[in-house]
Amino acid sequence: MRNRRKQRDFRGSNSEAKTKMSETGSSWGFTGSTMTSLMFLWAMYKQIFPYHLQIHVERYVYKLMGWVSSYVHIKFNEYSGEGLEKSKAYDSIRNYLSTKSTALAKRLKANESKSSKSLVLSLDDHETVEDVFEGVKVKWSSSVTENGNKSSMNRDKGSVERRYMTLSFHSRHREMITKTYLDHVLREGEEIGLKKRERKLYTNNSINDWCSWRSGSNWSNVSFDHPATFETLAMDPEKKEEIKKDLIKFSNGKDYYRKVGKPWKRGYLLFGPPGTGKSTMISAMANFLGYDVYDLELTTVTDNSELKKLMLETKGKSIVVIEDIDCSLDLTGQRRKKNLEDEEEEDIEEKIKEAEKKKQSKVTLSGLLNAIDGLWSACSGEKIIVFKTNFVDKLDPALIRRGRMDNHIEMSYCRFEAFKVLAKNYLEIESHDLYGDVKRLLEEVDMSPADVAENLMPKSDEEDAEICLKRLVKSLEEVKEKAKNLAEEDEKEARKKMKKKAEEEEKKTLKP
Ligand SMILES: Nc1ncnc2c1ncn2[C@@H]1O[C@H](COP(=O)(O)OP(=O)(O)OP(=O)(O)O)[C@@H](O)[C@H]1O
Ligand SMILES: [Mg+2]
Repeated sequence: MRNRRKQRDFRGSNSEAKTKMSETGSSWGFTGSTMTSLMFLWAMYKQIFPYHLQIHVERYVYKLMGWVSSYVHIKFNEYSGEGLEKSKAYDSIRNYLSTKSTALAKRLKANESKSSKSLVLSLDDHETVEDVFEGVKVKWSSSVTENGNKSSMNRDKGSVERRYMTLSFHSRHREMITKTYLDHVLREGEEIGLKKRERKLYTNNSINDWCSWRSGSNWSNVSFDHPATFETLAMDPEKKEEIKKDLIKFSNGKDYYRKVGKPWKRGYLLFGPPGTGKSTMISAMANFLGYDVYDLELTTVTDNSELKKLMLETKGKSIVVIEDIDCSLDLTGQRRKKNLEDEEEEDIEEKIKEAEKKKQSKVTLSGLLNAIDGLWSACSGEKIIVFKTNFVDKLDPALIRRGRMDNHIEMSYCRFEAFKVLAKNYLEIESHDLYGDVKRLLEEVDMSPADVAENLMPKSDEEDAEICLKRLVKSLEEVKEKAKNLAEEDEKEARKKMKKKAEEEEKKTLKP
């Protein structure tokens, strides 16, 4: 046991020696055999001297080195403070260096990470890589020591490992490195980390849900792996390009939003009939920007303060989706009541059921407005808020005014341009003799992209593009016929009503 510990101590001190010697040695200009001898002496010293004496000796050695050397070293520990909290700066530096190391370092370490979608390559322990920034050369070394610091316990191995990165540079560049370069490294590293991370789809738990108790969070998540992209989204190409440009401008707009004094967030209102691609659009947006998605089910939120908590828990680089906002809550206030009085035909039973559902939640219109653009809604970085509805007219104008919902996007029935995208996705064709018929029919008939897609999807290996297109044409003709019959019936009904009204008026005038 003692032997094993001694062996581990030696390994630890030897590896530490390697790093420290290579850090200081290279900055002093030592090379080759001098370095090897120094490293040997250091390892011997580590073996012979008791640990508490080493600490004193090292303190004075470092002081001495500081007076003589013209190099500055900055150390970044993997764990910050005494706790087990991982340092964000260390992670950012590791991410930043992963791009440099893959190209330059000879020894890399491949890690499988739960929070990342692919293998993460990073600088191996006791390896060094150079970086050049604004013409200044700096050196990063990655080190690991094994000693008595319990804060970074590596539980799997049962050993105590302490990792850190050291940045070394000439003291004449101190100002630039500490002010500009480090800022650049941390920013870029964070950006790389966000891009590499596995994206999540979050849904809110009810406050009484056991999931909330267990995880201590009001959101539960699964990994987000929806395949929709703007390329596969069927809609008017010009509109699509506009949306893409808008999203790019938003995601690059950190400085702009700060300059104009606006929180870095943008509201989108997606409206249109069922099956026109609203959910698909949200997934495409999330994939395009690399954002997480928070799917907020308002009916399970008990009150405004719970809504506030949920919104506070959302992270940056995310899309918060509020689905079917027209059905979720009675957010239409007095204005709607007035309209209801005017409505002649009203399905009362349906309305009562809807009201019962809404009563379970006490979230109010002002609570929701506060959640979208209250003071605290600007926390935790860039965010897109999407309202999704089938009935835009039902919503209170205050909820969807510009500035709150900045971009209103109508997802409409499938027209020829959108059809061409679907045909390319589902049948891998760009033209066909039947395209003429499809074009004519889509101008006359309202069919959702979901229905068009269903007709285009081959149902067996024997079905080719022609069979699928014929099925679509047939289906469109049927819808056209149905619509024609409905219109005729409506016309008959209207004529009947008019005739009845005329007869009643005639009776009135005939009465003495
Ligand atoms: N514009 C579109 N482009 C590509 N596929 C679409 C489009 N619209 C619908 N689809 C297809 O139809 C399915 C249903 O669409 P989606 O769920 O996006 O509609 P929705 O507008 O959200 O409907 P709802 O209002 O009922 O929620 C999708 O899985 C997708 O395959
Ligand atoms: Mg949907």
